Amino acid sequence: MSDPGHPVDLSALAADDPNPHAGDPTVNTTATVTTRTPEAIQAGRIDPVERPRAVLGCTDVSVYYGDFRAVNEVTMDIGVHEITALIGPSGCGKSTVLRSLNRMNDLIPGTRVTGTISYHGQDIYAKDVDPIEVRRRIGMVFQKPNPFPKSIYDNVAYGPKVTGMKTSNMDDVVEESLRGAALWDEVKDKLKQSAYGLSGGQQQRLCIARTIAVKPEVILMDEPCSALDPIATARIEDLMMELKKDYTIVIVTHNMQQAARVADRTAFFTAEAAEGNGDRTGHLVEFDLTSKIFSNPGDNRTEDYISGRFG
Ligand SMILES: Nc1ncnc2c1ncn2[C@@H]1O[C@H](COP(=O)(O)OP(=O)(O)OP(=O)(O)O)[C@@H](O)[C@H]1O
Repeated sequence: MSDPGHPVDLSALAADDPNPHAGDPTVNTTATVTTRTPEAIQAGRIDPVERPRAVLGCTDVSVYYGDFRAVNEVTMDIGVHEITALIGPSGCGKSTVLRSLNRMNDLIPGTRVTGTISYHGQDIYAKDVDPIEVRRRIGMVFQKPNPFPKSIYDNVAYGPKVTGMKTSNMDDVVEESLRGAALWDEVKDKLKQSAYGLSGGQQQRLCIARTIAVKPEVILMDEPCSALDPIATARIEDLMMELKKDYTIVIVTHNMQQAARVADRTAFFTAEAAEGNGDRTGHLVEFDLTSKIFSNPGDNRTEDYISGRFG
């Protein structure tokens, strides 16, 4: 748990410097294309040319709900200004992993994370890290659009207000965020109207505007299109491609075409019965460039899943 008396100053990590630890030999700043194991790195099986610069790194991350280990020893890195897709059959732990990346799991009683998740080399679960600051820098968009029962304007202004963001002109922040979410032209004449009057796709873009209003560096998206029709889905996918110029995105999706269309890298998870009690524990099977995962996966389980033979 955090100690609000001694929060680590995460703001010292400049958002426009994706990797302030680059060159620091004491900090692991490299990310990998395949699942990273010390053996693989030592054996040179990971091509350094293909390594992204990591903004988030997971090392041996397991997540428990009470005594149940939902996800076992995930090691992967999230490349800056990339879209990383987490795919796999239901229950393999995609959302669990996603929520652990910004400590959203803290809000579920009994959840425990072991291993290390680092943001710019800093352990986000360290005792003195403020989870609120973690969630400001690593924002989240949920499956179902969930605007507040407020006006369009107030939905976007809410985050900057409650986080005490210093801003000389809130109107500018609202406009910039709505433009960033490709929604401005559709709502500029009705900013004071209820967000509930928007279509589902517009509401989801409003939620994206609300997320970017507090100027995060990373956006986590948990099946952001599953409640939307194909046209609204296409708009969100176009928006993601725009957003990745300024943000790093991690998306959970059941839609493999979507992963293939938008993601630079894809992580395939599965859940297998653990020895002993038979609990199905999720784990990372393969993490690679999306083109490789979909054309020449390294593991039969990935191939079976993407070809529809399983899952
Ligand atoms: N709040 C919770 N409390 C207890 N167990 C949970 C909780 N949330 C998820 N689980 C369990 O953890 C495992 C992983 O669930 P999770 O939702 O992360 O998987 P997922 O791959 O995202 O699934 P889906 O694709 O169906 O959304 C499952 O066995 C699930 O039942």
